[in-house]
Amino acid sequence: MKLSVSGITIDLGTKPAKRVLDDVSFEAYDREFLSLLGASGAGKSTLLKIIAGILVQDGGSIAFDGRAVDGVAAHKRNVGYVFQDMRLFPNMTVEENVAFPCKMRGMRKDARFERARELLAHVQLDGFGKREVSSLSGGQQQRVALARALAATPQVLLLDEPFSGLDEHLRDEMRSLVLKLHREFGMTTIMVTHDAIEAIEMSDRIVYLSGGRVEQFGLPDELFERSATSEIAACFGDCSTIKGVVEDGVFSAGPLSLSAKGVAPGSATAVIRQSAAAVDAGMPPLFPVRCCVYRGSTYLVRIDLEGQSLSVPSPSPVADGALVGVAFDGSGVFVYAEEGGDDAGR
Ligand SMILES: Nc1ncnc2c1ncn2[C@@H]1O[C@H](COP(=O)(O)OP(=O)(O)OP(=O)(O)O)[C@@H](O)[C@H]1O
Repeated sequence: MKLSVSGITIDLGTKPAKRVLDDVSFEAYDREFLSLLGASGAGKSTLLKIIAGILVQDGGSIAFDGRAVDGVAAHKRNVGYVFQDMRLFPNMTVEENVAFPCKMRGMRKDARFERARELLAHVQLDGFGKREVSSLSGGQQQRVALARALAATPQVLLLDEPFSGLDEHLRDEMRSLVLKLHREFGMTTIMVTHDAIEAIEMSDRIVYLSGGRVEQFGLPDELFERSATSEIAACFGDCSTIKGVVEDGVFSAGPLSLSAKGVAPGSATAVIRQSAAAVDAGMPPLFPVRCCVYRGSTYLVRIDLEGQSLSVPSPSPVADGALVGVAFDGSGVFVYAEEGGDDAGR
């Protein structure tokens, strides 16, 4: 199912109302796995609810396979939805929860329980059907929520931060399970996440939302290697964000100078990934060390850049207050003009 989101705009709240989504457009192709990535408050969940029909937009349109569904009620859109807080029915057994969407569609009792058992097997919960939901662990409840979302054979699956309550080990398991089900069931899947690594690991493409607008829409490697804004470059973690000035294609902040070819002169922001910098005895010792911490396989040196902090890995410990040299690898250094942010250079 091709999903088209065209010019979606919505204001929420009163006194004053706030523009939560502003002219959001993108398309997910049939069977694509697409992530909506962005910081808290960017508008991701709001957009997911509009796609599901739980919330009605003020402007723009949602279309499935080219047909607008704006007037179609949520339960008639053939969309599966996994909520962040799962929203399982506590008064029903596991299989009653999973069978519920089929009941809503008028499926016979024996057929819908048969379907529920099949789905529970798919999410590795064979034999759990008669249990109370409250007797299950968080990870098991998340799988019940997933099975329930799949019950009515949706063509579009919407996942709102589906792994947020799980520990890292369970999260990995659930990611694999979701990708397996996405492929097996042949759905178009849209997942909300604020975890950039999760998004690049799982998605065919990523929509990055900021302040209710699409800042970048592309392949995972495009967002990682050619981030359109400093916010996107920084969202992958393990980086330093440094304010400075660009003049004649060079970014400076105290002793730090970086190539900023193509970036407009004036105030600018540099994002330097830790993987692109290293303490190097062969470089001029320009940078004062604020502190050095042990990180297992490496040390992490925090450099004081006139009040700003630059974090750089080091193969060996360095004394606080010492001056060190640093080598930079341009592939992980991004410079953006202060306004707009689309003047990225390296
Ligand atoms: N019913 C509402 N009334 C007023 N403001 C709202 C309403 N729902 C959401 N908002 C505001 O809209 C903005 C976007 O909210 P939304 O939940 O879509 O963000 P999000 O990107 O999913 O964030 P998170 O990752 O924290 O869930 C937030 O500033 C939120 O406070």
